Amino acid sequence: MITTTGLTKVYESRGRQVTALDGVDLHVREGEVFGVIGQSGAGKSSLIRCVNLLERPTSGTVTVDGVDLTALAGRGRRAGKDLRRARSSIGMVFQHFNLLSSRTVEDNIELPLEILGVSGAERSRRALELLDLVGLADKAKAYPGQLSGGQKQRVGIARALAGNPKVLLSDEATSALDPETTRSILQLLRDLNRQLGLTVLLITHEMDVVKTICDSAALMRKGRIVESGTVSELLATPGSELAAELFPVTGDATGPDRTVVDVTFHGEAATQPVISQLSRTYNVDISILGAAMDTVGGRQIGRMRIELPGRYEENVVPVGFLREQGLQVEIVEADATVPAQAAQSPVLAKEGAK
Ligand SMILES: Nc1ncnc2c1ncn2[C@@H]1O[C@H](COP(=O)(O)OP(=O)(O)OP(=O)(O)O)[C@@H](O)[C@H]1O
Repeated sequence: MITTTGLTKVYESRGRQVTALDGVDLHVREGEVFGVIGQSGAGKSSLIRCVNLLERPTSGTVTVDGVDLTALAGRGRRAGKDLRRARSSIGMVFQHFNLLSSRTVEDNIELPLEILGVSGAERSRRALELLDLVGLADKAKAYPGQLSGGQKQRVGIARALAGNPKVLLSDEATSALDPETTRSILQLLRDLNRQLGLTVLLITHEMDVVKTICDSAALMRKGRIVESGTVSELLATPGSELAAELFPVTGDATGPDRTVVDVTFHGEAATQPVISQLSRTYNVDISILGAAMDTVGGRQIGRMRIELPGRYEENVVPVGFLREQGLQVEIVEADATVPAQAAQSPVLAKEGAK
């Protein structure tokens, strides 16, 4: 639904060049919630603003729903019209809501429809329908100043949906909200994603946002995407920074001659009693050193760091059993005498290369 290739943005600032985006290749599938996370200055805002051409990329292409927006932006006056039309299939939600304080809630939502030339009666019908969708049917005649932060963001979301977009871009939509309101706005975005089949691209600096609603995520650093994939793919990637931050597990071996293993559960495997089966089948005592279980996008997912007695070579069979159950298994610490090749199993290497 959204593809960027080699997207680059260089700002000129007081005679100095700042590279905010440095060749970003992004792929957002239709119907998914995709989160881009990164620290301040990583280039997240530049990315989202380039995706709807609010900011003109220095080079590279942006395609949304099959339309190359960068090509439209490049051609004369007619291009402006085509770009505006293409943009109406992209809604945008802002951190500080960007509502007009002198207009009622209903009139704020009608604004993009006015620009599109929709008739008064149709605008009003659509605005009231959207207010109902975001749970604010009784606030049509209120002014933004009379609303809470969460309600203002609901209006911002309704306005973003006015043109019936296929894509919603969210620029830190919950950063100005308290935790409870954040949860309700994220839930609303999730519901809209499911009900309307809306593709959502959001940027955030909060891992909790990614954990709560994202199907896929990318980590940005210094204008580049350094990791990207579905949450399951990330969890299955050994050494993934995003996976480690989504599901941090720690814990040291309790003594020498121990095998420490990080086990990642997702999908069906998450509900199977694999640890007790392992213990019973191989008659081994298993210690749990650390664990993080959670629900991501409605699916149970988690990580556990366990310890088995004995060196890695004595545990090849039980570790193989875990893999056979469909679990992602990573050897954290094998006895120093075990060659690296043995500790890094071929299965893991293969899975890592996917
Ligand atoms: N209009 C501009 N002119 C010059 N430099 C800019 C401009 N906008 C952004 N930058 C620079 O580009 C880099 C990336 O900024 P950007 O706002 O995209 O990052 P960000 O990840 O969204 O950060 P934040 O979370 O703080 O908003 C930064 O070094 C920033 O100073």
